[in-house]
Amino acid sequence: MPSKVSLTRYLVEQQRIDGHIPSQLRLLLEVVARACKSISQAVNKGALGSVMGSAESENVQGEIQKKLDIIANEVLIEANEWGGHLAGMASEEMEGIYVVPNRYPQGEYLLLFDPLDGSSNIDINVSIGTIFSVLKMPEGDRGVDESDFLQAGRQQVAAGYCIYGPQTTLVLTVGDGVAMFTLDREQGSFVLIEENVQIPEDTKEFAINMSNMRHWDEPVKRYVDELLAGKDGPRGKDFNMRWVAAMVADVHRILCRGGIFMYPWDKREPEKAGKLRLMYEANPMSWLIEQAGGAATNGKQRILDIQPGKLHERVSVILGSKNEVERVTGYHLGA
Ligand SMILES: O=P(O)(O)OC[C@H]1O[C@](O)(COP(=O)(O)O)[C@@H](O)[C@@H]1O
Ligand SMILES: [Mg+2]
Ligand SMILES: [Mg+2]
Repeated sequence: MPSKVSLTRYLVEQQRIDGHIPSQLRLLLEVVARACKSISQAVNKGALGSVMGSAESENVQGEIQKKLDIIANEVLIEANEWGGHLAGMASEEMEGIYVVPNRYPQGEYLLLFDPLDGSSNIDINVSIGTIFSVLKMPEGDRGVDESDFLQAGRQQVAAGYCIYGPQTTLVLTVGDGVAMFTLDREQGSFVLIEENVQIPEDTKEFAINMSNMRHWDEPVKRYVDELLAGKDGPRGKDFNMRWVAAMVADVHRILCRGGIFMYPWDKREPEKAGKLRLMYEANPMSWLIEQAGGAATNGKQRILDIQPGKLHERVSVILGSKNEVERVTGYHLGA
């Protein structure tokens, strides 16, 4: 490809070469990218744009919403309801699904998103992002309802995220590898910076919130204890730790240089499967990671094979460099 390839050009090329990106899906992804550009602008303004701090409201998960959570949600809904050719949307910030009113162009896709991931980083000027997943309406279905969204992650037709960090970078898969695009603010478009992203199978870097150690289950404790023992322990090498507290940033680092990320089930709220949400956090990230040669499980099974029972379902997440993910999963399965 020529040196400066925009997202639009990349998608058109993919459509021509592989024929597997239908025009409606291409347009939908461009609308999501445009919405991310607006969110990026709001993020960049920070205190100058009155976007910092908490709103006086809670979302469906019982979490206090930040102003930017709400702004990002509205930007994504508004952009996609008239331009996205969608049947419906679902978001971390909305209890029920959003059915696209029929005065707007209708389509066969469903869009799910975490509008602002890493909310606790907003006010301290650290990386945050938007995570999204695209599904297709089940065949022959008339009228969208919540059950249409309850599809396993392996049925996604596109997935990605946009990270708002030192650069704004959109990372995307349509099932044919992972591509990264950085926002060129002068040109106003996302420009391809890497194609066929691959994660090394081995790593010396792990990401987990260590303050929860006393609440972990035995297999996770065993695995992390072995990492901490370094070159004198059973692994025979030293490991380094990173935790940005925004899944989007921790996963981005792993896609850039490998590593393992874990937010496992723990004993604080044993009835909850985990902290992270399956449909708009774990599924899109797991597909990206698999597409880059990594692996993603909940400790016992592949995340993309989990049949969701509800929209805001939570899940235990272990993802990243293949050999490490297989090792922790093996510990859960009694290896
Ligand atoms: O506060 P903790 O326990 O470190 O949790 C951090 C995790 O929570 C999250 O911020 C949850 O995402 P939201 O900000 O969208 O609620 C993840 O991105 C991150 O991995
Ligand atoms: Mg999140
Ligand atoms: Mg969020």
